[in-house]
Amino acid sequence: MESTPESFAWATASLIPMTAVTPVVPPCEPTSQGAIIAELYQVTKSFGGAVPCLHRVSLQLRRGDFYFLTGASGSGKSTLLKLLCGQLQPDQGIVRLFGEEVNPHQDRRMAQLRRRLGVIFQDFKLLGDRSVAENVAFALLVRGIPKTEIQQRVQTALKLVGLSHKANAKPQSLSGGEQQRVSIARAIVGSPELLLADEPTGNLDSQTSQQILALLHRLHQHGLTVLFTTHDLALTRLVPHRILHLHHGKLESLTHP
Ligand SMILES: Nc1ncnc2c1ncn2[C@@H]1O[C@H](COP(=O)(O)OP(=O)(O)OP(=O)(O)O)[C@@H](O)[C@H]1O
Repeated sequence: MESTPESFAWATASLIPMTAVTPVVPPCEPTSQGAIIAELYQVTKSFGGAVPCLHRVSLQLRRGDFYFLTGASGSGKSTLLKLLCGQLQPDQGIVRLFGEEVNPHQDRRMAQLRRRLGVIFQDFKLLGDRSVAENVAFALLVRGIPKTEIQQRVQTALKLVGLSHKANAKPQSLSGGEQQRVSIARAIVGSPELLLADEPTGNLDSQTSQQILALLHRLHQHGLTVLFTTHDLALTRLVPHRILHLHHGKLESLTHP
């Protein structure tokens, strides 16, 4: 059953200010005791090289938490996210999402699980021939949600990212930061339980990156669980969240310096 926009606290949050975040003082907040909603257990993934991309990686994401996933370019951050959303299958180990084992070969089951996810990408992946509102509405249209509900959800999502006034614009007329905010609206419009953000600031300047981080941090404060990958350690110092660090195929947990 589809949830209504009102079913998630963050979906009714007041308008999020598009300001840069102020650096915080360590230490990290303790992680919540929320239920585990995503899990890797002893996962190994290799692409045929001498060293596996991921080697016996175990990880648990709890509902309501915000996680940074850091690591150098090529350390396997995107691979880990693709395993979580079933785009890739592990060579060994188990991936679970919302308590169910992820199996990329089970198309219908995976489609249902993916509806509970929001995903944003470094390169936005917006449809250039559609308006901002149509881009945000797209995933809901293919689910067969009634038009009036789609309109309401799109309006709410665009308001949350501060882009109501750009609803009829085409993506190419927007700045990089605005395009990323459209892709965030698209990711949250279906009221996901977990947001996977794959280098969402990788193509943005420092100030715009901070604005995007501030936006995702605010969504988290209103209840959204977020996994945010970045190779920019400076960003992780701005908000006090747990850092998971990939190094030589292994996962390490870091604290703020
Ligand atoms: N489909 C694939 N086929 C072969 N090799 C792959 C494939 N996908 C990823 N790799 C390799 O796995 C390693 C990890 O890639 P991945 O994209 O996960 O890294 P990343 O940490 O996200 O990097 P970046 O920060 O540059 O995006 C890289 O060496 C990459 O070349």
